[in-house]
Amino acid sequence: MVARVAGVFDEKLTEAIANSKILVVGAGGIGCEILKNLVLTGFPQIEIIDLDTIDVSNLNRQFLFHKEHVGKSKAQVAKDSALSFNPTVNIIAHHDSVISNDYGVSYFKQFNIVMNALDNRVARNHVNRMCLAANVPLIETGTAGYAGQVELIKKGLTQCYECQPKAPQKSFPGCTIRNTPSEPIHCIVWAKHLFNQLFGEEDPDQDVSPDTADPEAAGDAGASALSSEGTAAGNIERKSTRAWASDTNYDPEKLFSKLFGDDIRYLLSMENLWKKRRPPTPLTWDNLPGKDNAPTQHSGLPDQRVWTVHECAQVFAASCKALQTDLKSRPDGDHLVWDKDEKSAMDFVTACANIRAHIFNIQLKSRFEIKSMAGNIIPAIATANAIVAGLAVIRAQALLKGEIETCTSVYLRPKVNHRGQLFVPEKTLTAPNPKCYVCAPKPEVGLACNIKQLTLKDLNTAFKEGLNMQAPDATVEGKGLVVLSSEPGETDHNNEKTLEEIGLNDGCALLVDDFLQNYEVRVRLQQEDDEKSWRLVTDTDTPMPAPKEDKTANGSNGAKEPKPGPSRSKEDSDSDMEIIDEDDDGEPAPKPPKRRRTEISDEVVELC
Ligand SMILES: Nc1ncnc2c1ncn2[C@@H]1O[C@H](COP(=O)(O)OP(=O)(O)OP(=O)(O)O)[C@@H](O)[C@H]1O
Ligand SMILES: [Zn+2]
Repeated sequence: MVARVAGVFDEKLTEAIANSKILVVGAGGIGCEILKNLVLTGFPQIEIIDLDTIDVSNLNRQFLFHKEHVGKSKAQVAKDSALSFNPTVNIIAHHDSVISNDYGVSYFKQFNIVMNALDNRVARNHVNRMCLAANVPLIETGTAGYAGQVELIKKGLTQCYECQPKAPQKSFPGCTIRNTPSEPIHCIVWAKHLFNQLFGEEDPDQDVSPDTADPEAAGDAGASALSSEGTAAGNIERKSTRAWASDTNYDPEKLFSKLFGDDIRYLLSMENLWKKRRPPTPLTWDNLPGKDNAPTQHSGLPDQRVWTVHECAQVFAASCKALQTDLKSRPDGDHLVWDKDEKSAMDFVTACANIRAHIFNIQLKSRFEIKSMAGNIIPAIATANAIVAGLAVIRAQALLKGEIETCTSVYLRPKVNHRGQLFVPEKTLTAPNPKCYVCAPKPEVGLACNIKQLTLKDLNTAFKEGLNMQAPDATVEGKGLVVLSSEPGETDHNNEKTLEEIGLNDGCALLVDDFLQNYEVRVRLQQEDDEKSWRLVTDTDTPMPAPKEDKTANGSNGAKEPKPGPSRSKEDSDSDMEIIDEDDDGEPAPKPPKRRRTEISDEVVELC
């Protein structure tokens, strides 16, 4: 079945393929396609890594997996299925995270090419650094809906994955979410926060109650409410939503009355908010719109029908109970994690988002639409994955033939451009950014913070979340003094001390390295009295806000800034992919917001 037929490829390529060893990172939508292509093209030695197991939702596009494989290791099943096309290939499967210590620089060095088929920035950043350290070419791939891209990353020759600052996640001011939603997404974000408040990991930044600190509510508006219930922070002092819900035994009717009745009436008391807006309408459990209506006829799938408010309330009640039971079945202190593929979790968010949307006169959405927005999902398109995987393997072949200069980035456009192109290749390789704090010969970055307030623990977070390090160690440049150690216990006693207290000051340079990533960067501290947290400052770009969270699959993740010039890619929303600009306008990316905002989701739209 293998296409290793004499005469298909020239002798040089046939030989290069026969002697090659390839690492595929990720066995999802693109990874499965890449593996299939490699095997059918006669690549003899392949390793594949994936940390995940197969989910039912993967089966519509990850064709190496079938129903009977659900729950099994993606890497292992991908290997077994691919071997059925060509049993002579030597495939090694790792059911593991590529970020594990087991895959160090020497591991990466054994491959001729690494091919990324990931869905999150953290892992992409990590593989980028490993390939730079090992000096192995990396073919980076991604899709978002009908768009996609394939990009070569080669130390010293091309841009690395981190050469350009990443666009921030789409975010909204907290007061829009809590007080004045105007779009369905605002209600969906609120509903996800509510899920966390009631059943998930409680996060004070995800408060769902009215925000009396909203600058717009200032003045006389809501004065009575503020004086009677406000705190110094401006928020209403109440029992935590979780504690209150628990006291009511998660009684759906009581929860409903508070969230969709009392809280809305409270918002109405903040009159300033409604001077130029249509005010919300509180709901009562016994008198819900749609109660007496027969469900509307709908020809599509059940998930595509928009529920009435009454139906939403029924689903709200049922999902509250189911989630409460789930929570109760867990050890004390444990919490649920929101997952779009968990029925009750998704039902809860759909119902709450729609009830709130009705209250604020916002269009209601189907469960299907809300799932896509709440999961920050751009639907994965099997054909886009297949095209990108095909292009990636073509690039791999060119690399093996020594034609590296032809391996320019290629963009798959969602529709043909005015030149009639669906695939838009770059004309030349894009040179590295000499100021890149990852791949520059002497990487350097600024860290703006208030040295009098930032603690050593915060600094560690800045290195991990801002610089994407796994296990940072830091010394003071020139003095060799260890400030932060990745060895447990070595510097932990200083965790709560401020940088000033441990002797660091404005302009001080730290050498920060991550042994695991073989990566070292010089970090200059910049005193900023007003900085509440920290942010990275590079020589070439606007300051990057501290990411709040950069998570998992499809999530928080790593889109790149659009590059100048026509037909360049544009950052996607919640995940992490570079998306082709629809109209070739090469517009500059929006500046990252300065104020603290609410992330759309913990799952940034990543190129998958
Ligand atoms: N650190 C990592 N190490 C190894 N594999 C990873 C790592 N991070 C992500 N992956 C894998 O990368 C793959 C990306 O594939 P894809 O984008 O199709 O996502 P998916 O999880 O299969 O689908 P979906 O997110 O739509 O449910 C996933 O199989 C995921 O498990
Ligand atoms: Zn770089």
